[in-house]
Amino acid sequence: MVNKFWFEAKNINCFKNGFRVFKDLNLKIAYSENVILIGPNGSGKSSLIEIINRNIYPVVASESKLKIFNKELINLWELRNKISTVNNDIKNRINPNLQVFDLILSGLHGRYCYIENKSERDSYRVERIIKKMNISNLSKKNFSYLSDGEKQISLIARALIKKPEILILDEPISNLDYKSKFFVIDKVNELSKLKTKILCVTHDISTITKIYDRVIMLKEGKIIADGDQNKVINSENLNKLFGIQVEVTNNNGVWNINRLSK
Ligand SMILES: Nc1ncnc2c1ncn2[C@@H]1O[C@H](COP(=O)(O)OP(=O)(O)OP(=O)(O)O)[C@@H](O)[C@H]1O
Repeated sequence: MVNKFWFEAKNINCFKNGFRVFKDLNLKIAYSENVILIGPNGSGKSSLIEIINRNIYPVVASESKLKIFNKELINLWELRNKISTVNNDIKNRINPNLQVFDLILSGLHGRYCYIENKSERDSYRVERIIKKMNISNLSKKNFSYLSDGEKQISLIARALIKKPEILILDEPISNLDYKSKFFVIDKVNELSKLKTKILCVTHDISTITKIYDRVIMLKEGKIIADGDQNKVINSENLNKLFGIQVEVTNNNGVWNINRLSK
């Protein structure tokens, strides 16, 4: 039988410097779903990405199991080809004079710098992703000239150039002004046309759009709600998640949170 899940964690426990980040975490993510993982600061979102990317490992125990792409031990090269992660630290690693075209191309080589002697095939692949994402206007611009939203989209294009199975977006709209935020949200929504599935990690409810099939709420390393966004997103769950009294509304597919009282 074909395995439906690319990520399977059964009763995993994970520590960072003696601090227990996850206690008996159970989570499966299917190849067919775009998923949002939402939680407050310190809930374990980044740690889960680190587990997926094999930067940290859960405790080995007979009753626990971790499989990524159906493998308990996955070759890192294979993993890096199947999963691309975009986080906010990457921006600081890029040569400000690198043009967006070359930045995207560097993703084919797992680098963040100008690639000498690029092949015609590589350039063709870059042109295709630029066209698909409708960002030809950015192609010749230096990375440092871009708005933060445009930087984010260029990094997403770079992450997609190798056609990964999974794209992990770590806080894609944090620190963006409204215009940039909506620019990024709209572009990410367009990615639902691609074969690549998205796992997006956020603490901002407005990141959740209709392309996401499943919302997972994480608090203090535990999943407190998991399911379809219309079932899971409600004032009760958000009160629990963020520990504040809020009212949640949805206007034409855009989720909003209003604080009720101190
Ligand atoms: N290196 C570390 N040593 C000890 N504890 C850590 C370490 N890194 C993270 N933690 C703790 O693990 C918990 C989960 O942290 P993590 O960074 O995964 O949360 P997060 O949801 O990504 O938070 P944020 O939204 O602020 O980035 C937090 O309580 C944090 O204090």
